[in-house]
Amino acid sequence: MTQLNEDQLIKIRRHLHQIPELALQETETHAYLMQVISEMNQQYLEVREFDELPTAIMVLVHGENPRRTIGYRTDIDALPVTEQTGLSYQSTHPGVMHACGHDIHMTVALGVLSYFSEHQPTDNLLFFFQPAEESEAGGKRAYELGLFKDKWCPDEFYGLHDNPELPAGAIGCRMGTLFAGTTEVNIDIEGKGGHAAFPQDAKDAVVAAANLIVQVQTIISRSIDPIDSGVITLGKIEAGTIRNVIAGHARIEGTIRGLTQDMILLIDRRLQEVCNGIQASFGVKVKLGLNQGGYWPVENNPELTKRFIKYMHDTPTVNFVETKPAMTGEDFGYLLAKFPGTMFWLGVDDDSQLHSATLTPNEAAIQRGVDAITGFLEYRMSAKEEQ
Ligand SMILES: CC(=O)N[C@@H](CCC[C@H](N)C(=O)O)C(=O)O
Repeated sequence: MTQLNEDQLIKIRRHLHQIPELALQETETHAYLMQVISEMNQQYLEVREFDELPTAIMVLVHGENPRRTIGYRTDIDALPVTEQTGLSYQSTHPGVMHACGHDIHMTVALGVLSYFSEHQPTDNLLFFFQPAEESEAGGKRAYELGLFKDKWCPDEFYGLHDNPELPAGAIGCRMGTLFAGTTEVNIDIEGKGGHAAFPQDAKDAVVAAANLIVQVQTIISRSIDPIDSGVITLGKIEAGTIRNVIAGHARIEGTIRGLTQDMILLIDRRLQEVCNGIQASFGVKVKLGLNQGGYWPVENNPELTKRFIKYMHDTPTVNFVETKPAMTGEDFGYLLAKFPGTMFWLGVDDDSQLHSATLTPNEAAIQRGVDAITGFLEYRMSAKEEQ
């Protein structure tokens, strides 16, 4: 196969869109990615799979005269969302959808890889197809499992996320913090179930949960400097079985976001205090689980990002947009704490938000993304560029 063209890329993206899989279960996606990669020119490629992280793939493109290894990461997992786009190529996996656009991310990575499979780069290029971005911290796992060893270790790392608010194909970026750090929140409230008619003999977990949820809303409004930013979203609650039985247990799941690690720790602490208060005032047990995993704030490296922005800004075919920090999380933040690099947005121009059941990225973004990224990588490896 020669370099993948736009029609082929769109076909690939639609196939990936039809087979979304949750974190660490991306077996069909893995097999399809391997098939597409195996059909590329293998002359410069070395492909690696991992027993310890079976859905991950790394592809090293051997450079002609390498001075460094430049990493490029794409995530490959999907979300537990039931698709409602009505597209002819919508998800064939019930209850699972590429509602965060990782199908676009993978396709762009394949497009860039296919270009360099035909045009040998000067430096080494390392493509990392990473499982488990939405949960389970695949980036951190990969690092801790020692996947980035020897020639598989990038000197610098790049990765993108699609952005429905930007025009299709636009590249968005900023110096400093691009994305928030997050902490996953799990709260179990253990009360005492009973008959609906005799609340005095029970410890109602639903009433305790309702009060907890309301009190949590005061953390951001009353404990955080209004000039700073933080978010707490409690996205899931489960309690009870039937209307006339008082629930003895409630479970709440959510996520905390902050642009700095200090902010996340402050919100973590206040949440623990609210849980302690609910425990005391309702006579229930409240168990709070906080797990940051690898979702550290995404901090762009100053030098590399300055260079990246300069290229995107100065290239007439690229629509560059300087963006604000976003409260989305990304486990690429962990990898950027280990390897210098840059994360950026790729515009996909859609009215639906990320994580919505109707997300329909504009596919024109794919080829424009491939062109912008291959152009940047060529520039980064060129003699013209300041070393
Ligand atoms: C880009 C994006 O949407 N990322 C996810 C990352 C999830 C982090 C973690 N599992 C959490 O829920 O806090 C996001 O929700 O921002």
